[in-house]
Amino acid sequence: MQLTQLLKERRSVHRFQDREVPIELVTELLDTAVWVPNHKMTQPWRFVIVHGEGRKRIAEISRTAVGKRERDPEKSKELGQKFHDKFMAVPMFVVVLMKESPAITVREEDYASTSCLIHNFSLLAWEQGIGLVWESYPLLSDNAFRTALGIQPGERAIGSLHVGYPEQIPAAQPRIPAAELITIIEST
Ligand SMILES: Cc1cc2nc3c(=O)[nH]c(=O)nc-3n(C[C@H](O)[C@H](O)[C@H](O)COP(=O)(O)O)c2cc1C
Repeated sequence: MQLTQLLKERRSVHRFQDREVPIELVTELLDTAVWVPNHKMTQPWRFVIVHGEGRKRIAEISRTAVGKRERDPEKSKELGQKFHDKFMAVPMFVVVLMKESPAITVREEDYASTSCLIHNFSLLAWEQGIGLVWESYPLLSDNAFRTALGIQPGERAIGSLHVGYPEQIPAAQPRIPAAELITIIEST
């Protein structure tokens, strides 16, 4: 697939087929995705891949976290179950972690590089027929979630990528043409 087509046709995918994503392929794609520009070559990232039975860890934590939002015990149970099932329907989670530098400039630049890496991965996956959505839900900073995934102090979860073979590809959301956003300066 041409890069232009890949960029324009990639979509964030929320519904997946009940089909395993090969972990070797994901590892290979991540190994390519890390080839991003990275000021001072800090390479601050690492990845936690959760799949198979491992998903129960995230699903149970989400059940508890979401259940707390509802006062009514019956509604709380219902909502918790809904989120548990929603998480169990995701074939694979790739949680992208970034070591947070105490220096704000480094931290911002590292976030930029890590975002490039995530998009690289997203495009590489799309090329293989695999879809994902970059999720940034509050669960990422939940203590139970951090503990379950072995996230260390000083590490920030930048995104939880829900990965799988698409069941449904959402329609494109239109973009403002860049031509409308360009300021050209060509004289003194
Ligand atoms: C930093 C970041 C955080 C995001 N967090 C979420 C999220 O929490 N939940 C979600 O459904 N989509 C999330 N998205 C995906 C966007 O909603 C999605 O990219 C946007 O709607 C455009 O759709 P497209 O990716 O299909 O073009 C996030 C994207 C980025 C870049």
